[in-house]
Amino acid sequence: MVSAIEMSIPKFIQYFIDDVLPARDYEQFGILLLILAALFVISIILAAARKRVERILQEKPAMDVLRAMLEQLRYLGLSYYEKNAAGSTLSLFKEEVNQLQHIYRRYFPSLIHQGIMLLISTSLLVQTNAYLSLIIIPCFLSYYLVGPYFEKKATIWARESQSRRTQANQQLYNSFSAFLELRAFGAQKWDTQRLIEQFTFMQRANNIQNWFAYSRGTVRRVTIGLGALAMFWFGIGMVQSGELTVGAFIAFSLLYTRVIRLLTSMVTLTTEQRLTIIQTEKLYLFMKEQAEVKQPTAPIKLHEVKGELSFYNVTFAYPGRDPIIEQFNLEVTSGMKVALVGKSGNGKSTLTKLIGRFYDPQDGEIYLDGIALRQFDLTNLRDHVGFVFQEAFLYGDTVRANIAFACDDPTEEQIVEAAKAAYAHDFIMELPQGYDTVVGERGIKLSGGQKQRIAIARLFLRMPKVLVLDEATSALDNVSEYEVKKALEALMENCTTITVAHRLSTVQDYDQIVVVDQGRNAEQGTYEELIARGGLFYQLLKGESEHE
Ligand SMILES: Nc1ncnc2c1ncn2[C@@H]1O[C@H](COP(=O)(O)OP(=O)(O)OP(=O)(O)O)[C@@H](O)[C@H]1O
Repeated sequence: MVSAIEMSIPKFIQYFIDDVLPARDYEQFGILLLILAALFVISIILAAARKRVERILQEKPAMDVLRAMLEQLRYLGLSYYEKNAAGSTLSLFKEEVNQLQHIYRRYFPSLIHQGIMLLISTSLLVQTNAYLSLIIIPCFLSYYLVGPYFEKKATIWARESQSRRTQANQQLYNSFSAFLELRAFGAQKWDTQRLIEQFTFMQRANNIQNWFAYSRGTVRRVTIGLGALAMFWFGIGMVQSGELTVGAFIAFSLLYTRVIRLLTSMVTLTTEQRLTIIQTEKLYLFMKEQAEVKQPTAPIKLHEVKGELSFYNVTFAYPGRDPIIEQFNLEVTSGMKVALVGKSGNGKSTLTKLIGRFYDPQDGEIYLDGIALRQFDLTNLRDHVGFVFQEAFLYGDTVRANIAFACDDPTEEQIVEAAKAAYAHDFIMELPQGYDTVVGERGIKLSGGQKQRIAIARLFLRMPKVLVLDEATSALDNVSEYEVKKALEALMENCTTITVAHRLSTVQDYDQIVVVDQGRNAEQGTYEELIARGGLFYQLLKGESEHE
């Protein structure tokens, strides 16, 4: 309706010039003005309603897309994070989603709107003068033949510039993350140089894209101009010979500009849309990607487990790599404390990822309480297995939120109890706002040991039956290590514990020590047994003391 009202204006002008003016019919003129004013008001109201509908149509799918992407990220799990740089995932959320939104925000509504306008205006144009309307055909054809070349180039370069922007952002992200190292090594100049090169590279693509976009605009303007020349040439001749009235000629010229603009703009839209759809390919592939680890069809949920773990002939390789874990066997009874030791790169951390089912072994099986991990409901399994990593991550939020985040609405008492158990309560109370102090990136910085104790407090809230510690204390100094160790010991009391240990001096109290060598369980026993055996463990220990 809005389109129809907009399009009727030239016909009103024609009627006014050809009928109302010669007859000097001022009453008619008044009525005409009233109708125009009414139509104008209606079109304003309708246009506002259109904007409202468009906004709803724009915002709702944007939320749906975001939600679907976040769910997909969760579904893909750790292997996706390990395979893809954080910067490229960020760009997926920003740029690719933007492209997708472009399709339904700009292209679909514009195509519908312009399509209707085109239909109405073309029929009015033909109705005004069919013969003169024929000039549209050569004008449109010449644009149709030349225009898309520039369209495509402009869009391809837009795509190139986008991919270069992603790379530049990625580099910027790396640069922020490595700030300390860059400073320490006096490499800031080197880094700035690399960043500037990357951004210049991006800018070059931008310039080329702008040039093609400008050329496209020029082709369009030339086409419209040539058509207008032809229209004046033939039109004025027809007015002189009386075949066309002055009003009809003016209406025609107004309609002509509309039609040719609409036609060229629709060519632009469809070409751009085709290329934009290609641009969203990465997003499409991301949404179609299959997770390495899938939820079983009939998942088993256990309210409580004993914490018995067994590895049976486990063989695992990261995608596209040689096996890291080979024929690994291990029995861990409930409450046992097992340390995994061995040279760097032999697969200790990988074993812990298999326990949390962040990856599935290609061969063999891992069982918890006699049930294969693959059969467990994923969330339920992770409720029973708790992790403490080398460095704890804290959200830019309050201490309270950082302790509570992995639990459903714990009470204040539970949070404080957990913090006390993790030897974190005292230092939390000394913070400016206690549990309400904002920590993490945008708040107060805590020491490595304090962060670890907050991470341990999280686990006290969940009380997992299997505890996996991946070098949880290796990044700490002696004092912090002592406090974190106390917290861990309290947590370990009722758990089966698997620890990846770097320093062999820390594993003396463990029930079993497993030497992981080239992905195999090469040697196993208590500290004393392994020393007495004089094998791999003994050599590792000797190597370590020689080092010291
Ligand atoms: N996500 C991954 N994708 C591909 N290869 C990986 C991945 N993670 C680790 N690796 C490789 O697997 C091997 C074993 O790594 P892992 O971290 O399990 O060893 P580790 O014994 O824990 O070593 P460290 O004591 O140094 O931590 C290494 O060669 C490593 O490069």
